[in-house]
Amino acid sequence: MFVQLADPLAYAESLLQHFASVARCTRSVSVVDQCVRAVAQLSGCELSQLYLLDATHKRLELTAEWFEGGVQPKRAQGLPTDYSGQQLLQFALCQSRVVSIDDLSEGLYDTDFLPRQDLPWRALLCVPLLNAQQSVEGVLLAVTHQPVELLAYAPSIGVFGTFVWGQLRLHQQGEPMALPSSREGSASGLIGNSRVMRQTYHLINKVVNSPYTVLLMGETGTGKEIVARVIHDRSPRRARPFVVQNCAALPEALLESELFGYRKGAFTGADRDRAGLFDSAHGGTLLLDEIGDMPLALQAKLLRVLQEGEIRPLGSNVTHTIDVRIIAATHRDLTQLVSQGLFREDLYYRLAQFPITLPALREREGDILDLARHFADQTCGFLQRRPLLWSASVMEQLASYAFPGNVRELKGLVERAVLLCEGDELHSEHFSLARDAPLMPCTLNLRERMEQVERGLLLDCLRKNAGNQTRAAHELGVARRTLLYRLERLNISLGDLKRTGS
Ligand SMILES: Nc1ncnc2c1ncn2[C@@H]1O[C@H](COP(=O)(O)OP(=O)(O)OP(=O)(O)O)[C@@H](O)[C@H]1O
Repeated sequence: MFVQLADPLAYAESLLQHFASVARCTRSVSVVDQCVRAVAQLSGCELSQLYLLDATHKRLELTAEWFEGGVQPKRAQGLPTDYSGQQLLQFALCQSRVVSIDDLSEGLYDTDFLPRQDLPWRALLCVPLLNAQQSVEGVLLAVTHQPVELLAYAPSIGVFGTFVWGQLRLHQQGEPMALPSSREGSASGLIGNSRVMRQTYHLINKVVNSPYTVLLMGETGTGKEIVARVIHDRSPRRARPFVVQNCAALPEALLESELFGYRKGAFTGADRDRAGLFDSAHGGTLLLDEIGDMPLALQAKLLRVLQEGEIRPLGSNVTHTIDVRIIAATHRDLTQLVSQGLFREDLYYRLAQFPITLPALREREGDILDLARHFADQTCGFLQRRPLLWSASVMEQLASYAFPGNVRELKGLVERAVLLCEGDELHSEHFSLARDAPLMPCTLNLRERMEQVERGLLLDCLRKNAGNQTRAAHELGVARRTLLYRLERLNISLGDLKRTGS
């Protein structure tokens, strides 16, 4: 690891001291500051940067920077969302490979992410920051004005980065979650700084390090799934799987076999043992989405799992222990379902050990525009175009729109607007909120509208495959019986296929 360095012994001693300094840090902010200081000093570079991916792994944020002999205050602007313009960083992240460039002036490298200086930046080393499971969590950079070779530092900086990441996670377990700033989003991946969202962050902070079962409630599209991910990513279970199952998406028997798994011969077609999602999520978190749609018989089985921590796969006489944190989510009023006899009261109380209700977007004063800008920047990043400006009229229009479909609806509207916009500025005509309204009769709620979309999609796919359900299921990546179930649920017959196909 040190053989190619000029003075390996002195370097190893210095490296050890930096390990010890990071280990002595008592807060995560000191860990990242210490990290960039160490990388700059070890490599002899004037600049060192630490970029970390957020919980959604879509946004890369400048977390710490060492420059001009000291740790810099965090720059207001991080990288554009999805960092697609930054090929150097993207390559290191996506390929999990070290990038070492001895002379930046010899290529057409985009180095917008480096601070501007009169003296040009010449050599750069970019090392992926890996966690203990060797997955990429960010990148560490060392950059200098001298045209020198920095590659020899990569192995030791890589090991140091993994140690830093481990320390960071340890500290974050005991620290409150950073509240998202209104403009940039945050390492949590959640955008919004309204009072109601700050209350939500407070609740998330309280529950992340506990083993409590969480019940996420809120209208469709308010962010229940993304919050569940944040809870998992911030919990001590973060290194283990996060598994999601939508309880409304499958018929009862299929849902049961998905969750509990089965033994060979348990039913026709069970030609081998198969582990269920409780097993897949062992050590981690299982999100049971649309829990209000879980059939009553399965609710009883879930209650047993929660009480006893054991499951019995279909066709097996033997139970085994599982260690899974359950997060349940629903847009439905579970207490009402309980009173109608459609949801077990005992399960409700067991799930609602720690309830969190996500506010509707119309209740999040000030968040609409922050979210809109965030989604626009994200989309521009994906489309590899420059960030767009916002006209005052469209901002006014968005801020006063009710968004029955909440954040998901806003996201869809913004993504469409960015695609429609050919200039530099988004205007009302790109959103056509008013013109959309008659297309969405207010008698239909979002779920019904989404079912309309799904109906169209399934019909398209069936038509493309000349009505062949096996091929359509294959194309959609679902089992044939799942497709048949969805067709039945949406009341689609082959007659519909002919009618819409004409
Ligand atoms: N606070 C937020 N910041 C950034 N993105 C968000 C936020 N809330 C929601 N989103 C985005 O909005 C979309 C919908 O969110 P999500 O799927 O989590 O909603 P949901 O409440 O689970 O919806 P459903 O009830 O239909 O399952 C996703 O693309 C998600 O990433």
